[in-house]
Amino acid sequence: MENVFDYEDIQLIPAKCVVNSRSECDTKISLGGYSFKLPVVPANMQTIIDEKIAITLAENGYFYIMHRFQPEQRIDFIKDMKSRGLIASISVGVKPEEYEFVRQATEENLIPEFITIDIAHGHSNAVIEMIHHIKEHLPDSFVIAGNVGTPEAVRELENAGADATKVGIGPGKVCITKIKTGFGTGGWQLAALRWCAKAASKPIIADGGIRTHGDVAKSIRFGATLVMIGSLFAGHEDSPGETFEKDGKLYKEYFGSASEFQKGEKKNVEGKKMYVEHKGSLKDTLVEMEQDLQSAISYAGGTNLDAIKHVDYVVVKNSIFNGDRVY
Ligand SMILES: NC(=O)C1=CN([C@@H]2O[C@H](COP(=O)(O)OP(=O)(O)OC[C@H]3O[C@@H](n4cnc5c(N)ncnc54)[C@H](OP(=O)(O)O)[C@@H]3O)[C@@H](O)[C@H]2O)C=CC1
Ligand SMILES: Nc1nc2c(ncn2[C@@H]2O[C@H](COP(=O)(O)O)[C@@H](O)[C@H]2O)c(=O)[nH]1
Repeated sequence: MENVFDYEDIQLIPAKCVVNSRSECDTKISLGGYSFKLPVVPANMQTIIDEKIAITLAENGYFYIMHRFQPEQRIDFIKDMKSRGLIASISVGVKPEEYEFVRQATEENLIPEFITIDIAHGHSNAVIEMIHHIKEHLPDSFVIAGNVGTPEAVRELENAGADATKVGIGPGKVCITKIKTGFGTGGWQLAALRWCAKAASKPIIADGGIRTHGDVAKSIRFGATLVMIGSLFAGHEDSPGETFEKDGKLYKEYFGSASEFQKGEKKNVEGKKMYVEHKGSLKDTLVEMEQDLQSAISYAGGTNLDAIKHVDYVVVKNSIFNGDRVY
């Protein structure tokens, strides 16, 4: 394939500014008939989101996707969000008990506004059958399906009824799929996103590999409606991962959903655990992200995210950090 590149290989080219202040720039997106403050969603992983964070995000106008690793709590989670008048956005897998869960939600009239089908290799009949099952029983739920890494997969999941697809096989910080299997979009996630977005007729979520706030703007440029972020969100004081102290410094744990820490066994492990530096609150990072994105919109010469979609760019192979890898 030609033109293979990743986030750090790209710089977007500024266009003439049309605002007097960055505060005039609007970072909102719309998805599934709802409007959200930012084109960003924290990863549906156990060290990234819990019920408390989901409530805070929903109350403050941000999109969220709850993880699927406490299946016994999912019905109560939907009830709780509904009782607060908040959007319910949950994840499911594809195993037989997940079919039963969807039936139960239907019977109890607990209709999540968003359902994300979250498996490693989303271009599969297992996902297509789950899309059909959800659309049959919960036709009003907006279905996000993934993960995939090719245009064929995007088209097939969209044709099966997915309302959005999630792109990214292996670019994640705690991912070892690329090493253990040799497959994935790791190292060329941004080019894979572009490839997939050209085939898409519905929104695409770019998942994995976001290392800086500028990568959000780059994802928008190459076709994402929003981005899913894990590692950049893992170190907050309110992140669910355990806090750990070493040599007087605080860290938070961040582990993969396919790691042995998540699975409780060493079977088909495709994720690892790492420690990220402890930092302030998620709220502060989201505010900073909004400001950075407002600035990006101003550099794009517009007043909203659409402006970023059309800017020119250059490929500066591995050089945007000028040899400085610290960011
Ligand atoms: N975005 C990414 O790059 C990746 C993300 N992950 C994350 O890890 C978590 C666990 O994922 P996953 O293992 O799919 O979830 P599950 O363990 O729930 O597996 C889902 C089902 O798909 C089957 N399955 C899993 N991988 C494959 C494959 N490569 N080929 C055929 N069947 C497969 C499993 O069977 P069996 O286990 O028997 O094969 C199981 O029946 C998810 O949250 C996922 O998002 C994991 C890897 C890559
Ligand atoms: N290959 C694996 N990928 C994983 C695993 N757990 C999560 N993920 C993916 O990573 C992103 C987050 O990426 P980041 O670069 O922002 O940290 C997440 O949304 C999943 O798609 C795993 O165990 N293996």
